[in-house]
Amino acid sequence: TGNHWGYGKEDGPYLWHTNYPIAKGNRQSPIDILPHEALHDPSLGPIILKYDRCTSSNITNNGHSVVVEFDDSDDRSVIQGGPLDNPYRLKQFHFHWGGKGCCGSEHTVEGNSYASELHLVHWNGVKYKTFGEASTAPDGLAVLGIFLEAGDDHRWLHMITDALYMVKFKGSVTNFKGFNPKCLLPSSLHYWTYLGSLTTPPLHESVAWIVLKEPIVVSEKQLSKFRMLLFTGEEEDQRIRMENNFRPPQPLQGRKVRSSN
Ligand SMILES: COc1ccc(C[C@H]2SC(=S)NC2=O)c(OC)c1
Ligand SMILES: [Zn+2]
Repeated sequence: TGNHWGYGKEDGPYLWHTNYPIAKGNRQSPIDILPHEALHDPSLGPIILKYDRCTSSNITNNGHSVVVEFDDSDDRSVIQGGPLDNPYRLKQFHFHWGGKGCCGSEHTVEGNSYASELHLVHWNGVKYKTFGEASTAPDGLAVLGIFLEAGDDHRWLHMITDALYMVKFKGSVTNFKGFNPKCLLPSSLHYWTYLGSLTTPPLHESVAWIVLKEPIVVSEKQLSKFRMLLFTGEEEDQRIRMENNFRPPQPLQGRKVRSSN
């Protein structure tokens, strides 16, 4: 009904353009990253993450992903530096993942997918008054993308996976205070950066993408806990497992990807 969209056969990424024509725009995300074609730009400074005073509020299943939301009423937790002209406020983070053993990330690297991808979404609180306003502006958002690859247990991810049973159904939300996402960062903050979009409807072309080169390692067991989430609500009789909630790579349309180094 209406602008309903999803990741299934009937409502998936190949159909989004019918309700969201910008899906065929010229700065859509994700993309396939070709490291050897990325331009090393020495003027690109390091990414600076100031998450120490961050205040997570809750964790929720919005029917598309699992989202940890933050209090973004001031500049207490921001990303800055790199390609960004000013600090961008952390609003939420969420994940995209695949089925068992296959694909799952949104960005790919030389055609290769990772098991999952974490998106930390930030907005330009200096230029815009609200997230909504920033989300439609060409310099409104900055999303930090972190790849998750399958391997050993991640020592801190359990803080999230242990809470997932509380938000199994679409529309569920539970308290999730005091979580600092800096524990989910890899050791290196080297990155690729390019101008793109939200990767779900409304697909606004408002995102400065910063994709870290180094993945974090999480276990198959931890990934499997994401797959016990449901796309469907408690009241629905169909129970559809939440997995493969990723958009495939989109045409580069002449864009340049820059590399921090
Ligand atoms: C207009 O508001 C929106 C819409 C969709 C998302 C989530 C999408 S955008 C992305 S990147 N990955 C995702 O799954 C937002 O993220 C804060 C904000
Ligand atoms: Zn995302």
